[in-house]
Amino acid sequence: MVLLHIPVSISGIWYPIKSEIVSKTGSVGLTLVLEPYSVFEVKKSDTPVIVFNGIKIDFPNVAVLKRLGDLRVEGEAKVPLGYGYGLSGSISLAYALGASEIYNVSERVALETAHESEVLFNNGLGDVISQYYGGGLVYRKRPGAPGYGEVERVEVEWQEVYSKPIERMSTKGVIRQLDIAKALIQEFLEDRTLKKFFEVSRRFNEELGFHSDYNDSFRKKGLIVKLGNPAESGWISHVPAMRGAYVG
Ligand SMILES: Nc1ncnc2c1ncn2[C@@H]1O[C@H](COP(=O)(O)OP(=O)(O)OP(=O)(O)O)[C@@H](O)[C@H]1O
Ligand SMILES: CC(C)(CO)[C@@H](O)C(=O)[O-]
Repeated sequence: MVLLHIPVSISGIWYPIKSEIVSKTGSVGLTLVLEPYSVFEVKKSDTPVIVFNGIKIDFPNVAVLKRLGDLRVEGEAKVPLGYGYGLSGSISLAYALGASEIYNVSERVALETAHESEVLFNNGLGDVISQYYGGGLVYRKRPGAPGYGEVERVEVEWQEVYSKPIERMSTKGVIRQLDIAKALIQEFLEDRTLKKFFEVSRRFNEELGFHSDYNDSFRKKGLIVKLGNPAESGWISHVPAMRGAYVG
């Protein structure tokens, strides 16, 4: 059995970039890579099985991941699947890193396969690479799988970050190429603070049609992310995940 820890990934801004090569397809953007880590147990199996928070799920990415060998992946997360925490990326990464340990698949091939499974099923473009490297707030400057894409950690003075899941939604609907994304990323790069990240992410997500009523916050797909302590209870507290996905 292999044990893995994988951080959550919440993008604030993304700009999808397509290539004929799936490993080079992805997005550039700004992403929060945060604790709590999800914990996965991976073991050999006769057929691929994914169990998430105690429930066996139908996970489409398995059609691609099974190339790496048949595995049973059991994950426990403190946040729900399908809201925008990048958990499909986490499951795919757990499968891939597990296959690398258990079946000796090269890590590079495993990581590419995890990313490809996300791209081909419209479940993510930048989560696998963000979760693999970790780093709190990251600027994804070149799209693609680890090995193709490029990630830069942005050092910011950290303040409290909270999130609240609102509703489950498909990722496909938020995979849109808006030119304003590139201008907003540039605006952030000229003023690299957490406050500015929240401001540009709010403007980007409003362009996509997602609004948040809270101060210093934005809505990413089915969840709200907020800077600073919320007035009421029921929010999840996050700290930066400085370590990327790891075995153990
Ligand atoms: N009970 C379930 N709840 C949510 N998703 C489920 C469930 N069972 C299977 N799935 C599948 O899991 C995948 C979830 O991927 P999705 O990209 O929506 O989630 P996420 O990674 O948490 O969010 P995001 O990619 O926006 O950050 C989808 O392919 C969905 O069909
Ligand atoms: C598409 C996406 C916003 C889904 O979480 C993410 O994968 C990203 O930033 O490319």
